Amino acid sequence: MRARAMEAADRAADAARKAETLIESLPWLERYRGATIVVKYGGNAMVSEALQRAFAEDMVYLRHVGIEPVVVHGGGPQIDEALRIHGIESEFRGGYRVTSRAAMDVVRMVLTGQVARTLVSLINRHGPLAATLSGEDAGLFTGRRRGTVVDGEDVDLGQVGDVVAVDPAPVLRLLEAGLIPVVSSIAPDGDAPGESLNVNADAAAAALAAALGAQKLIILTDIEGLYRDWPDRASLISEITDTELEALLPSLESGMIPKMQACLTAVRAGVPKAAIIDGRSPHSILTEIFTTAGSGTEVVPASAATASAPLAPERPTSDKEHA
Ligand SMILES: Nc1ncnc2c1ncn2[C@@H]1O[C@H](COP(=O)(O)OP(=O)(O)O)[C@@H](O)[C@H]1O
Ligand SMILES: CC(=O)N[C@@H](CCC(=O)OP(=O)(O)O)C(=O)O
Repeated sequence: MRARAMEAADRAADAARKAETLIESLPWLERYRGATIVVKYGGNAMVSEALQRAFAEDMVYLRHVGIEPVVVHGGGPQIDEALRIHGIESEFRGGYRVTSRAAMDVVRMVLTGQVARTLVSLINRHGPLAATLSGEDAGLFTGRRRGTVVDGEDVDLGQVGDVVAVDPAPVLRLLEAGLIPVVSSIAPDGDAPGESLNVNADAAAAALAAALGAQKLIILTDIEGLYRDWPDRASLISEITDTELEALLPSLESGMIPKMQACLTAVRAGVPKAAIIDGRSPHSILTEIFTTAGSGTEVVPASAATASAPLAPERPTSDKEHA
């Protein structure tokens, strides 16, 4: 009898916790209803089918609560594997893949023909909701070749580019049709007709978020967020302003360079928040969007760091860095 009473009490406590979580999302639902959120899904966060399915569920969830998600996907590990199979060597310099013409064909094939298609079909298991778009389609992106500087030396990256112009019209047409656009980070070279450029997917997501006037950019990766003391990992930054981030950028390493540069670019272009979150935990996007504590590192404009939000509660500032 006593045991049964305890079971009932446990069930009631569990139901109360679930209701609390749901009601915690109310101010965030109010804030983001009708908003565009650009989600960059990194190749390292796609490592299992279960994670990919959870990601697809999150996109469908956002769509059904009245948010307009736009996916920009990566595929670094998937490109590595395809290049290995084709016997093409590839190396990263300053966080960017040195891309020969032969490698470019493989990059395009993997991103548009493999990764984008997989994501679209996972989302479409829930209904006819997603459609692919490459930066080469309908004038979406215009690219320009870029190099990089490593240890003070100029490095030629080959067919690697920046997005220098975005025509958001093809994305807006998909959104107006109620669809979830899944965008591949390839851009036509604006200076060399017929040439394609490999664009880092974080950078492509930032350029698109800015052009769409997105309310938020979320970047899913394979780490909890930005550590101030890499590689010791004692101090995970939960919130950082654009000015603080700009000062930190020169000390960052490898893949974090384009990622944090992308957050800075987006926030400086008017996107109110850009977050790096751990794509290895299923549904971390929902925790990031719909809870007050969030889940990774959030970049905000310095002017907004102290201002209070109109509808939703701010993240706790006392917990700015948690060990
Ligand atoms: N300060 C830092 N904080 C967190 N991760 C860092 C930092 N500096 C470098 N990294 C590395 O950057 C990686 C994320 O970049 P990357 O591998 O390019 O991700 P993705 O494939 O998601 O684009 C992390 O797994 C980590 O190894
Ligand atoms: C120029 C450059 O480095 N392009 C990236 C594009 C894919 C990408 O960014 O994928 P992740 O987000 O999974 O890293 C690459 O070739 O790997």
